[in-house]
Amino acid sequence: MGIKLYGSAMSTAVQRALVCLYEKEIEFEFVTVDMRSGEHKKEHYLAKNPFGQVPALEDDDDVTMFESRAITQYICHNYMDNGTQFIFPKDKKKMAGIASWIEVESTKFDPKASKLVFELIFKPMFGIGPTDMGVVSELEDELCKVLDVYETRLGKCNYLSGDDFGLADLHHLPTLSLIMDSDSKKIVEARPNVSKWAANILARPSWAKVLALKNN
Ligand SMILES: N[C@@H](CCC(=O)N[C@@H](CS)C(=O)NCC(=O)O)C(=O)O
Repeated sequence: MGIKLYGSAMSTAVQRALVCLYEKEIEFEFVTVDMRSGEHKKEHYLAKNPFGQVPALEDDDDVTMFESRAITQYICHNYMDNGTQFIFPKDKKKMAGIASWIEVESTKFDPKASKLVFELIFKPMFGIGPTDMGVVSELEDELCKVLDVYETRLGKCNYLSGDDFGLADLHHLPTLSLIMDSDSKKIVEARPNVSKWAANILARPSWAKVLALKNN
């Protein structure tokens, strides 16, 4: 049966899992979940993700899981020999950096970045309401504090967890890409090291494949 990824290519969380599968050069089936009709809240999908959110992943008949960052880590641990190497079990220094920066993306960058792209892009796109520029400005200020730390870090190495493109960098791609398509890109462009890093990771062929699927 192989790997099946369930979701919508519009979803940033699904894109995180997709870009990982492409980096790992793993064959998989992408099963579209029709979120507009509420398929993600129906019983058959809730059996895959009890929170009624995308993505969910199945691997053969015996693995069903959810949460995009858990999915990427599962893929990297269980398909170590495919594509880009993201896990280095014998190198404790590398593993320490990888674990720390994965947490930074999830707990410090993403909560602000996701709210920012919701205000700037998804609110008007889905007719939820106009962008609140006061909220945007507050979120930009909070994100700047995180990006200041990134600026220092990326002055010492090319990627967040070290010299190689890593899972922490990959996890940023979906929301970072949307920020770079908005006026808020100025907070990235104001920081030369962050700006270079953003351009570098957004140029990965794996990310181009995600955008092609999204725009299909
Ligand atoms: N922490 C979850 C977040 C998943 C998530 O929020 N998915 C959104 C799409 S980006 C969703 O399914 N929204 C529909 C809903 O919550 O009802 C992950 O990373 O997988």
